[in-house]
Amino acid sequence: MNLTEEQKHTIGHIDGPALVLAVPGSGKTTVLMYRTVNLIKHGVNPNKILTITFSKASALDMQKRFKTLFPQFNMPIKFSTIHAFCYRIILEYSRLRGKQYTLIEDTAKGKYDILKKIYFNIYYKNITEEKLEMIINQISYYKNLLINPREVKSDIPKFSEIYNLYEDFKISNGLIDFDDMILIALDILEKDEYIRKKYKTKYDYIQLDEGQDTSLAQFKIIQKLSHPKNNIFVVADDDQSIYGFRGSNPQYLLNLKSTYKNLKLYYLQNNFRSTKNIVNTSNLFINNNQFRFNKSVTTWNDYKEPVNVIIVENNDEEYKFIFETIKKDDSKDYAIVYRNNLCALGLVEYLERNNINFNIKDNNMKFFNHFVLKDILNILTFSEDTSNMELFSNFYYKIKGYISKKHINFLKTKESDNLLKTLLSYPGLPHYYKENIYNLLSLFKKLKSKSLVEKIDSILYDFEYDTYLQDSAKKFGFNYKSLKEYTHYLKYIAKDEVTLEGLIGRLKHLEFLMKAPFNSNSNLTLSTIHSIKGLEFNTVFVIDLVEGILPSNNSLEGDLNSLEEERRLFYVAMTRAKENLYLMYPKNHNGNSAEMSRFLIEVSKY
Ligand SMILES: Nc1ncnc2c1ncn2[C@@H]1O[C@H](COP(=O)(O)OP(=O)(O)OP(=O)(O)O)[C@@H](O)[C@H]1O
Repeated sequence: MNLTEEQKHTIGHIDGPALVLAVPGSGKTTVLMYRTVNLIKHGVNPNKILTITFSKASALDMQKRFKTLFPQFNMPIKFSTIHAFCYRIILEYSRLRGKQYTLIEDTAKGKYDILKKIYFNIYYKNITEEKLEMIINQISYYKNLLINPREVKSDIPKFSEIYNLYEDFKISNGLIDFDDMILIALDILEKDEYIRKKYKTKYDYIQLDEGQDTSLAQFKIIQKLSHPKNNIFVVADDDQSIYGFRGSNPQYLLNLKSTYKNLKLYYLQNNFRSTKNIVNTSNLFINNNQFRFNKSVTTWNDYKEPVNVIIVENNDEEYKFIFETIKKDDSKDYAIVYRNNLCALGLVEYLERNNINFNIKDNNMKFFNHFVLKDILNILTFSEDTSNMELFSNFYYKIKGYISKKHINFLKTKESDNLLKTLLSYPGLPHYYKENIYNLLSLFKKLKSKSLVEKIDSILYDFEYDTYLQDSAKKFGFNYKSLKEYTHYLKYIAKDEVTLEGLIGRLKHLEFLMKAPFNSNSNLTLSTIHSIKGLEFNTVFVIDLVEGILPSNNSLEGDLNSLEEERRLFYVAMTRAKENLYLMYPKNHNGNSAEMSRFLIEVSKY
């Protein structure tokens, strides 16, 4: 490969700290590999070079690319994630000092199960998936900022109690989680002189990829290891910093200037990836962020197709547009990217019904185990077997009818093939109460003649399950609009099914598809924006560009920082495309009219 002058200048950096500020597609990975070779050519022992990558996948990818680019360098080059690296320090420490640490994820009960149990012991009820995620993210966030979560005032009720119990549980069982890896390694490096010396001399040169997504705790490890030579080489694009919720912040890059007075700054400003249209538009767009390094972007690539802003009536039209575009030319590689995992659901349903193969990155889909889905399926199943006490106990208080625990206790003492009818014999039941029960009986009866979608609507509005959703959104701090998305997708999947068994089978099939192994025959990738980072595709469709999705509802309630991070997400999505970029806005999103994303409005002006 012929390196550009700016690339050559950058890889020529040998000693001392350096920050390489790069634009998308400018060859950051390429530069890291060429610099490694350049260090070796300058007499550096390859074993003394450590390159830290953002994820396990990028470590493997770099290893592979290195072998392809430099087959003559038949020597082990170390590419590792910071977590894998810290874990090695911890294992060595345990071996030497006789301490036992077990990774919580390697135990039968993982982090999620333990936190669920803790929550249950405090509240005597199950935690929702969203709340669990919020707690886990918050613990991770503070730990990565080197703030003791015990000392924060969280907006999550009883956060410190939950946190303390979680920490105590881990400590008394010799367990650690992912965030602990960094903190424990840091502690070991601070306190254990032998290990500190060993690791400080183990590597003479440390390179860090994706520096913009490195947390304070992670930076501290790297700084400690490289001191006093400070041979650190950080490659970063502050405009692609998208992991603020895990404690990363582009500000740390700015701080490097004050930490290292001799910091050398390099710029990679030529985008090899995208057409001039995509480069110019995305660059104008990201300029709207206030907190950023100023960089100019150029490309030698030609102008081709302009960035496409596609406005369609609804999600179905969106999927259809993508389907037809892909069908026209299946020689290209395509990516469909979205802000939330949930956005993939309708898409997967559509693509599967149209026999399109795809690979999906990120299979962290909470939909199939979400309480909204379970509740509705429970009610539907119960409507076909009104004697099922176990099902009824799960939802009786979530629908209208004022049925209470004492009624359930009464029903448990009775043999019944219709629980609601049996409830009418509850001693001393007032007249108005009987009316409620008759009303429910009639609603269940009417369900029988309805289609699946009508049944779900009836559960939501006639049985007033939707009121329960609104109440629990207020009570437990959920976003009601997000809960409604679950009901929307369930109806979307149900619309082509006739029976309840069919719907349950369809859901199982979709869940299976989302977890299916990589299919190398497919030229279509589905991914969240977070997981598409670092990759490139000929054609990229960014879907569901509506207010509340991108930017997300949470960021709209937050400060300027969170809105800027959403803009960076939009930018990461745009800059994955080599030739064709489709930015898509469905006027009606998930059954409701939706406002066009403010970011798309910005882009439309260029
Ligand atoms: N000097 C060069 N000549 C031609 N192509 C190059 C050169 N340097 C890099 N490239 C190509 O540019 C593309 C982008 O490179 P790379 O993936 O390393 O970019 P990146 O900076 O890591 O991008 P991003 O941050 O957007 O993920 C790759 O296809 C790479 O092979």
